[in-house]
Formats: sequence, structure tokens, C-alpha cells
Amino acid sequence: MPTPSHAPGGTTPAEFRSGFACLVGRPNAGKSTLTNALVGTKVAITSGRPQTTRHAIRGIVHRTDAQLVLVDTPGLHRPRTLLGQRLNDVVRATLSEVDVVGFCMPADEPVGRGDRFIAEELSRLPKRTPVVAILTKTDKVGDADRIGARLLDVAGLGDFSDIVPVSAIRSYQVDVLADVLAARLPTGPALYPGGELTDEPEQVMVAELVREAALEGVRDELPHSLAVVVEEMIPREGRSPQNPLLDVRVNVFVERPSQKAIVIGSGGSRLKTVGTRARGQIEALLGTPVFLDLHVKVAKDWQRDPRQLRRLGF
Ligand SMILES: Nc1nc2c(ncn2[C@@H]2O[C@H](COP(=O)(O)OP(=O)(O)OP(=O)(O)O)[C@@H](O)[C@H]2O)c(=O)[nH]1
Repeated sequence: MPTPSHAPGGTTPAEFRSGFACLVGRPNAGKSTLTNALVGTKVAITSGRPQTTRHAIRGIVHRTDAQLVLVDTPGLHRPRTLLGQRLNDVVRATLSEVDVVGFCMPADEPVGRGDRFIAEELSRLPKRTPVVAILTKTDKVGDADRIGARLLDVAGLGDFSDIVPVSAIRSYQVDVLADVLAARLPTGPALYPGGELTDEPEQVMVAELVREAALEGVRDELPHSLAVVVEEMIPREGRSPQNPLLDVRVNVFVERPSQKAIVIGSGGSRLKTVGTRARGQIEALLGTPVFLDLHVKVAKDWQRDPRQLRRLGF
């Protein structure tokens, strides 16, 4: 997490608030989608697959009365592998530094063991960190009575400062949630200049876009076995400023040769689709034409090997 620098003697209005918020929730709870809805642009990576968010990607909500820096964390879950363990360490470290925590639970699923596990973790936070319970995806539950029943279930889970039902997809109550989160921030001047939406290094965002494209429509076991590393991003030499090209070299790591075959597809067809999709997104992100060079490599059992994990940036 960046260290906030509250500039002394700033010209910010007395009641301006600024600080960090973090959305937690079990995999697929809708955290990334909600982050995007709050920030108003695509900064975090969403997909129908659980646990696609490995990095603490921040989006910044700029308001006239507040600046809310959102830290999107991986799903907090029961650790099964070394990787899972490290993810949880990241989540705990993040939780201990933020001003307010948003605990996301999907309205279309009953409160489950995963939610209770997280609620328990949150109850161990320092007392002063407020937790706002967020009932996500309310559009998936048409019936107001069912939403009411869910809200009661959620209320029974812990000691929340507020409970807010939202639908990120329909933009329902997203503003209300922003109000509620902003109200919990300390007073102080903006932490980041206006207009800056994320401070995540470009390479990490590029890696996430490739990862998202590679996960699209593949079997359930693959997400946990896929890591993406951007090896280099260099402007192609000899191109005129009017006709630039950025060479982006990316390695996609899987654990087994069988997974490599899945990612590549017959005759390389799938990898080509992945490359095309990711390239479009990367070009949109960086605002320059890109030549994307994708390589799929087997790094055996990388999730359980500390040396490999370090090499892959975990
Ligand atoms: N109908 C509906 N679907 C939603 C909403 N928010 C998220 N989803 C869907 O739920 C799935 C999971 O959403 P994400 O935002 O990726 O969830 P997440 O909690 O960030 O997931 P992890 O990264 O796995 O922890 C995606 O298919 C989203 O499109 C919503 O408000 N309404």
C-alpha cells in the first residue's frame, strides 16, 4: 500500500475526506465489478471464474467532498495451497491498513461457510475499523421479500456499521454506497491528483488482461494453475512518432503439459483468440498499437514452490 501523504497546509475544504477502502468477500462475490462501478472505468479485472484478482488493484473515486482509494483484494478464502496462504496474508495486511472495509455478499446466494469465515476474520480487526456489509447483485433477485430476508441474514453475521444492497451492473445504490464509505474516511486533503484512476503499474495491468483473456471459457481447474508474467514492453525501434508500435512479450505459466495444450488449443487456435482479445484490451489501456508476443510455459507445481512463486512475483 502506498503511504498517504497528507500535504500540510493544503487548500482543501475543511470537511473534505480521504482515505482507503477495501472490498472483501468470497470468490465471485462481485468485488471487481463493484470496484469498476464505483470508479466508473475498467480498472480491476472481472471474469465469471473465481479468484482472478491476484493483485491489490486500486481505483480512485474522486468526489467533490471526498477521495476514496479502493483496494481490490483477492477473495479471502480458506487456504489450501501455499499460494492461497499468501493471498490471505496479503488480504490481512491490506485490511489492517484501510479506513473502512466493504464486505460483499451476493444477494442471489445464501450466506455460507465462506462468508462466516470472512466475518470471523473481520471481527478480529482493530475495533475502530468500520465494516460496511454490501449485499451485491440485487438485480439477480427480483423479489423484495427475498432481498429483505438476505439483509436480515447478513445483519446476523456481525457488527456492521451499515448494510447497503447494491447492483453494480444496474448502477443501483452505487452512489449510496460511495456516500456511506466516504463518510467513514478521516478528514484530510486528497491523496492523489485528480483524474488518476489507478496507480497499478502498467505491466501488472497488462498481465491481468492477458490472464483474463486466457481464462475465458476454460475448464474449472485452470484458473488456479495460471500465472502471467510480462517479460518486457519496449517501443519498436525505427518507428515514426505517428506510427508507433509497442512490443509486449508475455509468458503464461501453467503447471502441467495438459494445461498447456488447453491454453494453446488445436493448432494454436485458442492462443490466437486469447492474443487477439488481450491485445485489443492492452491497446485500449495504453493507447498505442501493440505487438503481443505470447508464450505458454510449464512451471511444474508453481503454486507449491516458494522459489517459483517469487519468480512469478508472489
Ligand atoms: N447480475 C449481476 N452480476 C454481477 C454483478 N456484479 C458482479 N456480477 C457478476 O458476478 C461474477 C463475479 O464478479 P466479480 O466482480 O469478478 O467478482 P469478484 O468478487 O471480484 O471475484 P474474485 O476476483 O474471484 O474474487 C461476474 O460474472 C460478474 O459479471 C451485479 O451487480 N449483477
